Amino acid sequence: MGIEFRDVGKTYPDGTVAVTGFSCTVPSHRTLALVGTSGSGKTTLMRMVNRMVEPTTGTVLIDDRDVRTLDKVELRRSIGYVPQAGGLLPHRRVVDNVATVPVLTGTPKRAARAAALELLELVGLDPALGRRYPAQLSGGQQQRVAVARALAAEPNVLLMDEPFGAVDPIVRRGLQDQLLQLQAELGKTIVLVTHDIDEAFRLGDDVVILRTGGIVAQTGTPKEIVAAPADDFVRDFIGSDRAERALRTVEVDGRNLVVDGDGRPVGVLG
Ligand SMILES: Nc1ncnc2c1ncn2[C@@H]1O[C@H](COP(=O)(O)OP(=O)(O)OP(=O)(O)O)[C@@H](O)[C@H]1O
Repeated sequence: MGIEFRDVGKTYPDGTVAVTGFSCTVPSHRTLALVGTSGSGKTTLMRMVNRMVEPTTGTVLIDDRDVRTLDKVELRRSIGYVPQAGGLLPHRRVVDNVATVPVLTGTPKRAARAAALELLELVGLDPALGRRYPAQLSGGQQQRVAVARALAAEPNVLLMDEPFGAVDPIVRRGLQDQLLQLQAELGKTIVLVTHDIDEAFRLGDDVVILRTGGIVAQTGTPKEIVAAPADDFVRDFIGSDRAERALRTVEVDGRNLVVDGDGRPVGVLG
């Protein structure tokens, strides 16, 4: 059960080879983070799951069913999708953005709106914000709305494409925490694309590091990858200084300060 990429490849019509012979399984209720440099085929791979991209070779299966045998529109509606930079509809109120898919699939408007307000709360927003338009929210709030919208159809599978890429590091951290909390509660099967290795290690149960051409440099849990980088590419990618970034404590004015390898303070102990 879960999502299986079985030897998939994608060559775009112009001849660009985005992915070659990629195989990987995402067990149900787990998060797979696809990470790599720009153009390494992350988005292409993720979009194969909801058939926004059709692979030129190989098969993608969800719960052992080949996605090609499933109706495209139904498949897309049944999978939560958080695009880069939210993708909210600017002329619809926040609540209606969240309720869009349930209304399309036949939920009465009132019920869909009521559920949407609950979802806003679930992602840490004041439901009163539901009356606003997306442009009247901060970037971080918009991303939370995008997550709420993706959850609205009660999908088992969530696809997230650089979901927190457009917000500043502190807001980003808050959104990551929220996602971890949500995931502990909801247990979705998640494929997340990011170019940020720290985000991949934080959110991914498993991480795939990709090179150009969608070639796997290494797959493993964050611990496995940090403990034994497969080669210099991975070592560089995860930050060859990671080991030296190990935290230590120093005493300043009687308080124990936690600093990283460069002596930058990262927090205070107890
Ligand atoms: N529709 C398309 N037609 C032709 N080439 C494409 C198309 N979409 C993507 N590509 C190419 O396929 C390769 C992989 O693209 P993809 O968007 O999957 O990479 P990515 O790792 O998600 O990159 P980024 O981090 O920049 O979003 C790139 O070389 C890209 O230019």
